[in-house]
Amino acid sequence: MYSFYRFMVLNLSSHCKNLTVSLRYIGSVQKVKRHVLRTRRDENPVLLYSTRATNLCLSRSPHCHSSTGPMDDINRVKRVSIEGNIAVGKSTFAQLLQFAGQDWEVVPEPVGKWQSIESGSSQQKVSNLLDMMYQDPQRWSYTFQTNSCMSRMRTQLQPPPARLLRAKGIPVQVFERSVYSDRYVFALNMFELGCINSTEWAVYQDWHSFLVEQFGRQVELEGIIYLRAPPQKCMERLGQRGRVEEKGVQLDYLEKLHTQHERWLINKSTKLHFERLTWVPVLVLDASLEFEEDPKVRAEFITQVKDFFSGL
Ligand SMILES: Nc1ncnc2c1ncn2[C@@H]1O[C@H](COP(=O)(O)OP(=O)(O)OP(=O)(O)O)[C@@H](O)[C@H]1O
Ligand SMILES: Nc1nc(=O)c2ncn([C@H]3C[C@H](O)[C@@H](CO)O3)c2[nH]1
Repeated sequence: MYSFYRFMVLNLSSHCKNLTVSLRYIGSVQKVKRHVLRTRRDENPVLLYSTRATNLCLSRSPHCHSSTGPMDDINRVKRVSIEGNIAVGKSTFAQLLQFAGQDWEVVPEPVGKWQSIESGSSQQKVSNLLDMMYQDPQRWSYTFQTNSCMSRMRTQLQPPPARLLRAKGIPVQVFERSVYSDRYVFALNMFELGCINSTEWAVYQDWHSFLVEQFGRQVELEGIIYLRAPPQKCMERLGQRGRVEEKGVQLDYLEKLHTQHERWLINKSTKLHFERLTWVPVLVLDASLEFEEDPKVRAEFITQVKDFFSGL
């Protein structure tokens, strides 16, 4: 987590017209300078992007007034998250979207990273934090939430690929879950279950708010797709999938997570701390429908998603 606190923001006037480029870099000043020089020499907006991919990011700066250029391309890209209970079918649905829309890019949940925590120096696998969290939630939930949220931050800060910048239609980056479900579904649930104590919860909320506010527009969402299904249906699919770490997951846990999703996205009774999140439009889809086998259901879902995206 600490590297997040070391981020710095540089504003510099690029030699491209009026463009003001805001660079955020997580790391050392020397590295920032090197990247800045490379960026300043480069006239090509797409190359600016690929530079951002190596931790340097071109933000959606409010100071940018250029009428045509890379900032307009970035600002055109909508960001949407898919939310829903464990095994409701988010990855399956995300794949469907990836095939359906050339202008859409799906960014998967970084579950592999949680299953394989790497040593900072040698990059060798140290542990499986997902498994540790399920085995001993009291001990590992706070650690898990710091890791899951940090990896989601990185995911949400990922630049859209160049293909999306050239899109003729509405380009959309679709994230599997978000820093918001991390807090308002999972971490909150762990706190209410007593697996995160009140000190840990206070600390989590403090750094979560700080980071979300600091990254500002870069981690905002324009829309949310909520895949909704009864917890019993998720339980069946969870069993079908057979992920080893989840073998001890009980229906009771999925019911609690279902309630958290409902409070946040349907009843709107969860207390949120980010003004804009309160107003983000939510598309609710009935995920109990077996769309994998039914082309009609798939087509209906895609139509609804297209309509939703065009209204964002
Ligand atoms: N609409 C559906 N109809 C029938 N089976 C489905 C449907 N969606 C997903 N499944 C099946 O349910 C299982 C879980 O799906 P998936 O891995 O997509 O869930 P997920 O929501 O991404 O899970 P997680 O919360 O762990 O990330 C898979 O075996 C998948 O094939
Ligand atoms: N405790 C906890 N906090 C999270 O933020 C979180 N996000 C996902 N998960 C679990 C659900 C699936 O088993 C698996 C893949 O989604 O990881 C989480 N568990």
